[in-house]
Amino acid sequence: MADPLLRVEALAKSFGALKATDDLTLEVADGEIHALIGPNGAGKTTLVNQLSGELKPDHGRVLFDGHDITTLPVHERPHLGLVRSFQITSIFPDFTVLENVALSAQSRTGHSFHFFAPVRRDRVLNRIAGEALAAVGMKAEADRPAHALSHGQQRRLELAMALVLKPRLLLLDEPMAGMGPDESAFVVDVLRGLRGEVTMLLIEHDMDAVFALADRITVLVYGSAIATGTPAEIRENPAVREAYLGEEEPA
Ligand SMILES: Nc1ncnc2c1ncn2[C@@H]1O[C@H](COP(=O)(O)OP(=O)(O)OP(=O)(O)O)[C@@H](O)[C@H]1O
Repeated sequence: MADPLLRVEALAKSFGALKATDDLTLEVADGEIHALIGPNGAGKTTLVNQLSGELKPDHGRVLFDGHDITTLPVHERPHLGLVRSFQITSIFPDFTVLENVALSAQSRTGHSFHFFAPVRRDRVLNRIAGEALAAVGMKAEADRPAHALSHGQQRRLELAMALVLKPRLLLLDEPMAGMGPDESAFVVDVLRGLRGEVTMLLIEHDMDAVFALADRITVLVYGSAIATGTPAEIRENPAVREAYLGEEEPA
């Protein structure tokens, strides 16, 4: 494999006696959609929290594009292209959908919210925001206040807010959670359309979505990776079947 975009090396994180991340090594190749699956409590979110910088590892390293970012502050990671989506807290509920995306686009340039008035009038930011909303099927909602959106629409708004940051690696923690089948299928299509353009690390419990999207899958159990491979390899892997997939075979 060429140099990976993301390399997690011997990462470890404990909560008391519980090893939530246990000597984990993982590589995400440039351009791939890499899914992370595993039973409840396997440590998926704990890993993403360490990649986004919200949680400090006890040991090990996180290398992004060859740079050691293990201790880099949260807010500096998006500037390198490492972006986490689906953080409801990042939405301003009283601002419109378009304004939220425009603000996110503006944050790329490093300006603060003191400049919000100009943002409303900034044609370039509004165009970029409008395109991102169209990409996630939310153009019709542009002028609605964010608080009026359904849960699924908020998640699509967050995806648009992440996309305008021009991520190189997008961390997606259960992007389809709380969505009905149609909306979920739509988001799968959106993510599939981004393949090759945006590298993704995807945590998702919807196995149909995972097997439809992923180029490679890593299976976490008790904080360790028990297997990494293509969907076909993972489907056939006896240890995976025993540990995780059980009777519920993906289509
Ligand atoms: N802040 C914390 N303090 C103590 N224990 C924690 C903390 N965060 C997570 N854990 C524990 O670490 C383990 C891994 O949790 P994590 O949320 O990362 O798993 P997960 O694979 O994302 O699970 P799920 O699929 O249910 O979301 C669990 O046993 C959880 O209870």
